[in-house]
Amino acid sequence: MSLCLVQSRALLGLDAPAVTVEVHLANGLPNFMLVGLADTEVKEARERVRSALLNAGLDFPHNKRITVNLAPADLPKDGGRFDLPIALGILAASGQIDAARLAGHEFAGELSLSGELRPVRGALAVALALHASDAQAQLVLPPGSAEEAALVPGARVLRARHLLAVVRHFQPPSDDAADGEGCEPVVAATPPAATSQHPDLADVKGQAAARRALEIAAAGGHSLLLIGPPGAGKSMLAQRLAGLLPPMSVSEALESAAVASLAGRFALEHWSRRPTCAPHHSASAVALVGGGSPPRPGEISLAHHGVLFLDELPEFPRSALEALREPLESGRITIARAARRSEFPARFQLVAAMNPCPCGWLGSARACRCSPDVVARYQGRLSGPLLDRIDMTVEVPAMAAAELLDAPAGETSAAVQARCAAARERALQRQGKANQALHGEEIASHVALAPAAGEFLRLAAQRLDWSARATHRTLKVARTIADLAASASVAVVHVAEAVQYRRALPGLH
Ligand SMILES: Nc1ncnc2c1ncn2[C@@H]1O[C@H](COP(=O)(O)OP(=O)(O)OP(=O)(O)O)[C@@H](O)[C@H]1O
Repeated sequence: MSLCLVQSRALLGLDAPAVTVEVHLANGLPNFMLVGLADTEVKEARERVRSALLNAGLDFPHNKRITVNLAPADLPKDGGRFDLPIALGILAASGQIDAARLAGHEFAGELSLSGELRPVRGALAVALALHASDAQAQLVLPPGSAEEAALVPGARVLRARHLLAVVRHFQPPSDDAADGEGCEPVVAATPPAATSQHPDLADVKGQAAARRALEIAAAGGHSLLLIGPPGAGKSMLAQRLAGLLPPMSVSEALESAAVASLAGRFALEHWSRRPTCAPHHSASAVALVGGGSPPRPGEISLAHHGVLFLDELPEFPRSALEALREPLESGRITIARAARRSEFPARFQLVAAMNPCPCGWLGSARACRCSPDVVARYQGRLSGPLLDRIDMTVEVPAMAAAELLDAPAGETSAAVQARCAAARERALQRQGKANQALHGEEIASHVALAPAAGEFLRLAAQRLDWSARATHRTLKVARTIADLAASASVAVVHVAEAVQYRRALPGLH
């Protein structure tokens, strides 16, 4: 047969659309052509495939005109993932393997010049897409990628270390099976039990107000800004938020792992552990929200179902902070390119920390050296719309040495997490989602505001000149406080505490 079709998949955001690798061998001037919107890395597949076939002792059809088409042609394709399907297409079209036996399989893998198979990024996204499409195909993947893909329930995965292993697997039944290793089925890996590797809240002494805010944020999924002088323990608190969040469901763990796999950062020991991403403030907007060509996920997507910690918030480039506005509302980020739009999930919980002024001591016992102008300019780096999207702001005061040394160890993360999980469960029972995710009408129907509490909130919103968003966000925080207190309705005391968390930055009253 001189025409052969092999199935594979491209990556488009977290999606993995099907790609058919069509290989045609014809008589004519010897040539090896690759068409179908392939980028440079894919075009280099020609050289890798040629060398891999020859070094593996297989025949490369030198005297043929080889045309490889990656269909659909308008789908951008990147990376070395098509090396294996192209090589198999050539082998099948030249009769060295049984083309009919390739049906029902999908392939991805980069070839080394000796024919070894190297892992490809996004194997989990491929397995998830296959699972979602209800296709029954078996995946043939290199080591590393195969174990990732096998995490998807019901995935049928074969692991191949070398091109020859795949060739042995698909040789015509009549041929004498050559000796050596073939493809090995990968049994669905049992991921290690999610052990909490997060630092414990017991290490944080004192700071009762900030600990309480952290607990509310964890229970309801609210975004939190910690403000305080240097060394007050803001980073310590932020690093402990992920350890207070409820355990991940299987679908959350799969989504989070799939994004990490797209960025080539997945490791089995991170399975089902809520990620904390803490990009440095010198990070660009692209590093933070994703982008590039082909588009890759940024830190906000790598923090999907976990925590995004932005320390020294005002030091981040304005463009990077403004780019957070859309995902903070929608939980997704769309990266538009001329050819295609890629969408990545980004349902992260934001925790940010900042000093109140450049010297850091405004409002604390030590004298602040900053003029009002300098303070205003520093705090002005955070735009109103961004601050409006932060649900809770809490001050973390400096601790006196005596207080720090004498304070007993704080409550453990496990104890606080149990309360957060119970409150989250109440919200899920009531409305099927965390309080932070409530929108529009849902807020009115699920918050169950007592009449006096409604009056209190109206007054506070009017006096403090809040936007509609700020009022709604305060209501959602009040709902979480009521959930933590196991109260069916939201009372004045819950609203009053929530109002406390929506105050202006210090020094700008
Ligand atoms: N409440 C606390 N309990 C125990 N240790 C603390 C506490 N606060 C601060 N520390 C100690 O101080 C160190 C610095 O804390 P951390 O880095 O969290 O401060 P920070 O507020 O983030 O400072 P910066 O604004 O400079 O980033 C910690 O590593 C810890 O040793």
